[in-house]
Amino acid sequence: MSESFEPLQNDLLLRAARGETVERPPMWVMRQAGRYLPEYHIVKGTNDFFAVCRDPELASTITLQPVERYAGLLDAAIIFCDILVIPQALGMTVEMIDKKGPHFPDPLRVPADLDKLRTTVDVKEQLGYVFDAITLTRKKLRGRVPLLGFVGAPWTLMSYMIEGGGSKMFIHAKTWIFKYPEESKHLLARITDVCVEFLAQQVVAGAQMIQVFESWAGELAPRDFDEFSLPYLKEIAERLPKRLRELGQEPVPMTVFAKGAWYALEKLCVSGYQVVGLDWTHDPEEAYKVAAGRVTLQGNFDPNILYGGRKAITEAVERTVPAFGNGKKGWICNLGHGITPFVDPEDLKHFFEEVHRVGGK
Ligand SMILES: Cc1c2[nH]c(c1CCC(=O)O)Cc1[nH]c(c(CCC(=O)O)c1C)Cc1[nH]c(c(CCC(=O)O)c1C)Cc1[nH]c(c(C)c1CCC(=O)O)C2
Repeated sequence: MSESFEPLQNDLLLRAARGETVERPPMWVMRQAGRYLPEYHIVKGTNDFFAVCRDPELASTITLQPVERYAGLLDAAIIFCDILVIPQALGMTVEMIDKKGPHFPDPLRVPADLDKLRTTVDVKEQLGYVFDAITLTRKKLRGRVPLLGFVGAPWTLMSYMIEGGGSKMFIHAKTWIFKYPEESKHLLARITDVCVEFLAQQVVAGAQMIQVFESWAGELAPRDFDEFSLPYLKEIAERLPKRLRELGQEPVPMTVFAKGAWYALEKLCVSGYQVVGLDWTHDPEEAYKVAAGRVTLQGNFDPNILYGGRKAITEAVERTVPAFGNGKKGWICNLGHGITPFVDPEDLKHFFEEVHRVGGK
């Protein structure tokens, strides 16, 4: 399939992910295709969020929006989709409610609810629209920048499936891990299987690198992270390259982003991923020391720096780039979490320009 794609003109991201020395740091931003862009609202219109994800033409158009707006500044595209398509593939109903976020009308509340899930998931059948969107996006990109695929990590997905949406207290998900640890692990294992196949098929469709989002790692105590998150993150890193070889594909660089798991940085550095994403609670210099060249780090500007005005953005860039080895090795520039809806796209442009100025051409 990949022979039908044009050659990559900008492989900075892939080289940095492999730990090579680069002329300047590659950069992209989590949630770069989204609500802060006026052109996103124009294309999305009144369409349902998941209907847009399921429409390869719309999803690819939105994926390309930041690449086009920030041409020459942005070094990656990330496919427009959502982590919650896996619970859908497992048979759950997920709605995206405007200005509120995801909602599961029928969450898993007790282990007997596991019977509501599909026992076998035909990933190609259930999530084929994602693969079509990826292939179409690769064509439309014409090699300008690499395309990232992604997946939600098992603990984060399990939490959504049990809580039924976003949560502040995690009462239900925590009830599961503490009261029903074995059933929790059974669910995590089932989600992991789907994650591996979903990522593999994304690569077959044209994704050139992948990221695993463990957005709710920070809700777990370190020992619970070791039991309910890390083993499944590691399993994905171990199984994906094997599955890709089975499918006749070369392995691609893999990023793990375990938000809030600052306590686990050392363990994440040896978890099988080439890139470890950092949220903004890490000190860049300390993290760079811990990584010690074993992995490339990604991050970690506070997304809210983009509300601080041009001067604050410049100062943050001037402070951060030197802390990550001057951006020449072992660093992918990104925010420490997704960009938020009220950012002025021109302020993000200033951020990118400053990283170019400080990080070198
Ligand atoms: C936890 C999570 C979700 N989705 C995702 C995560 C992991 C990253 C993180 O920790 O933020 C991942 C995600 N969601 C979206 C992408 C697309 C690619 C990108 O530009 O990064 C990616 C990578 C689009 C989206 N996913 C969503 C939107 C907004 C939809 C809209 O209202 O138009 C977009 C552009 C909706 C969504 N999806 C989710 C929530 C909580 C929400 C609502 C609140 C919010 O937007 O922050 C679940």
